[in-house]
Formats: sequence, C-alpha cells, structure tokens
Amino acid sequence: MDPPLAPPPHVIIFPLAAQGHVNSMLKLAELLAHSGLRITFINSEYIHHRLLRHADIQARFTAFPDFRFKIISDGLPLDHPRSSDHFMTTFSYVKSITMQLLEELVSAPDRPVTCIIADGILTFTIDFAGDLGVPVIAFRTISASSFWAYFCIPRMIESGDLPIKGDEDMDRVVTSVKGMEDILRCRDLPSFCRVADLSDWTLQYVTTQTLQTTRARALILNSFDQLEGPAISQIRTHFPNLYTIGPLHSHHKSRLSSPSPSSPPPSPASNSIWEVDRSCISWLDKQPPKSVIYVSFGSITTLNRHDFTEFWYGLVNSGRRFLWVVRPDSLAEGGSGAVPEELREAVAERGCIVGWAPQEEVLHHGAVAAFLTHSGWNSTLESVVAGKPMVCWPFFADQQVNSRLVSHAWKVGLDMKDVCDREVLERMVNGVMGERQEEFAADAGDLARRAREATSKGGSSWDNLDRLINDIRSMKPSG
Ligand SMILES: O=c1ccn([C@@H]2O[C@H](COP(=O)(O)OP(=O)(O)O[C@H]3O[C@H](CO)[C@@H](O)[C@H](O)[C@H]3O)[C@@H](O)[C@H]2O)c(=O)[nH]1
Ligand SMILES: C[C@H]1CC[C@@H]2C(C(=O)O)=CO[C@@H](O)[C@@H]21
Repeated sequence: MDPPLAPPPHVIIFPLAAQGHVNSMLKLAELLAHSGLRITFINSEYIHHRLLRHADIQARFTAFPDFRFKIISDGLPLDHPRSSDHFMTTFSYVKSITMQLLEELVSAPDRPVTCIIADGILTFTIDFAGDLGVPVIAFRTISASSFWAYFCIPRMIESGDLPIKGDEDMDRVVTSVKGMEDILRCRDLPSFCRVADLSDWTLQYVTTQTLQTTRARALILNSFDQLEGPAISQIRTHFPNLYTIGPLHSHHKSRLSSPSPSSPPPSPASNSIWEVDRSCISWLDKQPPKSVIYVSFGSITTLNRHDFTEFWYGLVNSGRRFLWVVRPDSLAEGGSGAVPEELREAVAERGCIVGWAPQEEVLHHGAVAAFLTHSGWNSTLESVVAGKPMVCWPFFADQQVNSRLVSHAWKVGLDMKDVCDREVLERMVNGVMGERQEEFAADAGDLARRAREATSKGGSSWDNLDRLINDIRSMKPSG
C-alpha cells in the first residue's frame, strides 16, 4: 500500500492591518494557495469585515479549500476611522497578543505550521516564532529603495547626513545611501527622517524594524529587478535570500490566468476595504481618449482644508478633465469630506468625484492619461503597470522616496513634494498631459513592458516566486 500523502506546507501570513499592506499580502496569499500551499491569513476584524463587504473574499477564497482566515482585533474600536497615522497605535496591541496567537495556531494538530510570512514592520514575530521553532520570512510592502534608505539610517547618522539641519538643508544631496548617491536629497528621505531629535519614537521604531529584518530567514519585496536595480543589489549584500516577486497585482493576474488543477477561475481580485463606486467607469467611458487625470491619495492620507482647496483650483484651472477620489474620511479637520455642492456643479462637465474607485481598472482605462498620486507603493506599481505618467504629492513615510524614483530615476512624471500650490499643480498637470506628454508616456510605456515581462513565465519575478515556493516546500513543518 502507498504511504499516506504528506499534507501540503502550511504558511501563516501576517500583515499589518492596513489597506496598503493587506492588499499585496493577500495577493501573495492567493498566489501561494494557487500553487497548492495551505494558508492561514491573519486578518484584523476591521479589515476582514470590510473585505467581506466590498471585495467578495468569501467567494474568492472558499475556492481554495485549504485557505483559512484567522480574525484578530487590532486594539482599536471598529468605528475608529484609522486614517492618517492612527494605526501606528496598533503596533503595541498586536505585539501583546502575537505570542498567544501563534501558540494557538502552531499547536493545532491538523495544521502543522511550516513557516510564517510576516509583515516586515512587525518583526517581533521573529522572536515569538523563534521560541516556537517556526521560521519567519519577512515581507516588506514598501519599495526596495525606501527599504534600503531606512536600512542606511545608521550610516546616514554616522556620516553626518542625518539629522537634517533645518528647512534650508532640504535640497542637500545625501551621499551615504550606497547605490542611490545621485538620487536622494534630504527632502526625498522617508518622512520619518525629518526630525531634529534622532531618538524620535517613529524614526527609532521603523529603523529598528528594518534592521531586525536581517534575522528573518528570507526577505520578500513587491518589486522587480529592472525597476529598482541599484537598491535591490545593495539589499542583496545583506539578504542573500531575497525574493523580488512584484508587481504582485500583475503577477497575480498572469499566474491566476494560467490553468492549474487546484485553482478557481481568475478573479478581479479587488482587495478594497471601501465600497467601490463604479459610476466613474461609466463616466470615463464617455470621455475622449487620454483626456482625464485620475486623482487619488490612497487609503490613509488626509488633506487639510488649505491643501484640498489648492488641489481643487489647480485641477480646475488646468482646464483638464479629472476623476478625483475623495474618501469620506479624507479631510483632516473632520467633517464628511464631501465636496461642497457649488464646487461640484461648477465643474460637473469635466470633473467626476467618487468616494472610492476601482483603481486598477481606472488606470488601465483609455480615457485616463495620467495619475495625481500620493506615491503609496501599491499606487505607484499600479501606475507603472498601466503605463501612466504621474504627478506625485507624497504625504508621508516611504512616499517621499517613491516620488523621487518617479521623477528622477524612471523619469515617468513630476514630483510636487513639499508644495501644495494651485499654480504649481496646474503647471505639472499640463506638463504630464500637454507639453511633455509624449516624453513621459514613452518612458512609462517602456517601464510597463518591463513590469509585464518580469511577471510573465520566465521573467525575474515569476522565477523568484517559484524559488520561494520551493524554499517553503523544503522546510520541515513544526510539531
Ligand atoms: O479609490 C481608490 C483608492 C485606492 N485604491 C487602492 O488602495 C491601495 C492604496 O495603496 P497605496 O497606494 O500603497 O497607499 P496607502 O493606502 O497609503 O498605503 C500604505 O501602505 C503602502 C504599502 O506599504 C505604503 O507604500 C504607503 O506609504 C502607506 O500609506 C491601492 O492598491 C489602490 O489601488 C482603490 O482601489 N481605490
Ligand atoms: C505608518 C507607516 C509605518 C511604517 C509602514 C510602512 C513601512 O515602512 O513598512 C509604510 O507605510 C505605512 O503603511 C507604515
């Protein structure tokens, strides 16, 4: 008689409870499930309920019988808005429950755990899992270049590049981030570096997390070698087990459209935690080709009244058509965030405003010419894959680095960083949609082609994901 078949490797996936993190980690989870691995995805109650409501995850994931969600609290009440940096307060709560959570998962006799893929901003998981004898692979959801800039913070301090000495210092070139010497100025460093006091909590937390990642068995990044070559080569010298497998949303599409016996049919795989307003697609369908600028600042950026007004007049005065996502919690000073009726009416012909858009679909729409973005890493990658030039207005964290990549490394757009002024916006919108449109569109098209190659069979990200899966298959499950 044949020996009983060994169960598939079981991977626990543990993201930070925020849209921008869950988005890519859930795509990875689906890719691993598609290749036959058993998955437990730890999800906060807040995110899970919203995904059930807005992303139809129930139907998508029941198609993988070995896929389970484990629901936890993130420590905030369910009706907390979680915009801006409020979710920083979740770190210590989540840390306080992680050991018990992992013990429970690891001791389940029917699902021995092979490894944990943990968000690289939650490296306390490495210690807890280590005590239980389970290896951890870190997944950092930001760009390789931002990760590398964080990793170099101690070197920046040693060389005197940090602290930044005041506003007049912001254009000084930073020379101590190896491989990026010609790119970064002080103003392009992650926003947490803008502090006079180097013992600042956030700077210390994010730096420590980044350095601690070297203790993980491997590092996964949602990027591809041709996009961020210089940073990726430097990271590789510290992380020999590095898997660059992005852009994950594109990779997800190419793999899930390849037939596999255990897989469900390909799905649109939206991981939205907000209700998508599809009326903007009908509106886009009526606009001329390449006539619209899409405007979105992601899931947590908040705008103050001044910035909101400058964006409004900059867009209106540019004379271009625009589709603007204004989330219900977009305004920093509270209030509904609703756009005053008289403003809406003034541009009803050429402006469309929604609370949440089907962003990937919007970016691929023929009427959309460009993207005004906060430079969150998912949005940046989605724009790269859609081949759309960008105007960048980074808000915080890694976004400051990403916008510099757009304008100075890849040359597929303009960076409005640190300025929120209607005339500057008008000029930049007309730059990417007018005088410099062809130049940016050609480079953006080239980058999009490379992204598609990386995530197609035989491409670098495709091969790296195969390596990652083989690495996981070679690990011994606990217990
Ligand atoms: O109307 C909208 C607006 C956004 N999105 C999606 O929401 C995601 C937003 O992600 P991202 O662009 O990365 O922005 P944030 O939500 O701000 O993401 C956080 O997480 C990212 C990954 O770590 C970081 O790069 C950011 O700085 C951080 O703010 C993207 O997939 C978008 O497609 C929609 O589907 N519809
Ligand atoms: C608020 C930010 C703290 C760090 C996280 C992050 C990262 O560096 O991994 C990027 O953007 C934010 O979501 C988080």
